Amino acid sequence: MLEVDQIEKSFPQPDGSRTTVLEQVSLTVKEGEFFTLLGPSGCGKTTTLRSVAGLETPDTGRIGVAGTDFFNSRRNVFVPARARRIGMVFQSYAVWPHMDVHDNVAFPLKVMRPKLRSEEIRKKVRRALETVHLAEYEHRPATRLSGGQQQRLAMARALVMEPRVLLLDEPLSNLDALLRETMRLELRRLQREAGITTIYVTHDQVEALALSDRLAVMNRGKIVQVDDPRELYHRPQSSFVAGFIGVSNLLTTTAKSDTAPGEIGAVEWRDQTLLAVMPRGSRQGAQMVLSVRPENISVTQVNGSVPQEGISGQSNILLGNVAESQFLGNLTDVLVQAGGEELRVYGSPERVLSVGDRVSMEAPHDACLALPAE
Ligand SMILES: Nc1ncnc2c1ncn2[C@@H]1O[C@H](COP(=O)(O)OP(=O)(O)OP(=O)(O)O)[C@@H](O)[C@H]1O
Repeated sequence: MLEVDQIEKSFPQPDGSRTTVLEQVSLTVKEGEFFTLLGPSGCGKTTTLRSVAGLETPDTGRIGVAGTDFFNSRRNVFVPARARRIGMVFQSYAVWPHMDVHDNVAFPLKVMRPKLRSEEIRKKVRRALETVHLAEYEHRPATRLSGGQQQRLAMARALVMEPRVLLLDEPLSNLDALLRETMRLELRRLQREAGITTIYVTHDQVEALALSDRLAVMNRGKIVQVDDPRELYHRPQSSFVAGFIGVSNLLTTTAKSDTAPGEIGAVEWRDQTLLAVMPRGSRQGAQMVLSVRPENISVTQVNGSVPQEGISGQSNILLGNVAESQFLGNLTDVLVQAGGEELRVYGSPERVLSVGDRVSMEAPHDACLALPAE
């Protein structure tokens, strides 16, 4: 539906040079899909979104919706923002304070050419306000709405134009934590009901996982992985993604043999041989980062006989000492000192572990991912 094909963008610097902020950014968003751009501050998410909106002109590449080019550097096409029929909601959703709710939503329709009949405007505003559950506030001054309601008003203002694509840039980040969570569910419901193709920008990985059909992780102006939330979480393709999405223990290791991608292979970590799922192009001697999630490690206090470290059956076993242990209600968050590094492990809430306890950690081989070192 929406295609971004190899866009590049650089900005001039005060010293006269240029910095590249987007490098070969390509993505395809399907009809009705909720697609998220996720990445650390400054990685190029907003520049990508603004390029789709027509507020920024890439240096090269192509952007199109449903087969129509909005931007094409080779054919010299640039469709201005107002002609793209794209709805936008930004972090500072800035409702117009001197207008009531109805007029805020009606405004984009009133400036449309050819002019709409006032009856038609009223009908469209009513429908948009019903979609965001604000119909009963139609005549209230916009400034007398709560933060969450103002957010929904901004959504109504974007939806009233019946846009082909909706762009949302950190629309929840001005809300407090509790409201943010409620609005997150609300936003997804709204998007699903309206069936509208959406691109969402955030640096909050929880928000991204919760909302998205698929997401693109960006780093330093490049898209590093595009997948659905489960795949991204369980099968990160780089240590950057493993570290950015959720919590991962990342250990620097060396491949002990050539292994086909997706197969279990051996790596060496501090004199221990461990087994892990290997990535593409893992050659003997290559540096690899072994990534393992805290919830995939089970931790047991060592009493009496000490288990052997290394490979055991279907698991890797390491020994260590508890450096910190915090009871969090549904789990115990444990830091274990092992081989000069600290590993994070989520233990059962019933198991009481104290600082200094000798423990063994066990992780199944298929939950240990070897990733290319960056
Ligand atoms: N008009 C501009 N002139 C110069 N540099 C710019 C301009 N706009 C953005 N940049 C730079 O481009 C890079 C990418 O910015 P962008 O706003 O796209 O990042 P982002 O991922 O959305 O970050 P954030 O989450 O902080 O909003 C940053 O280094 C930023 O400083």
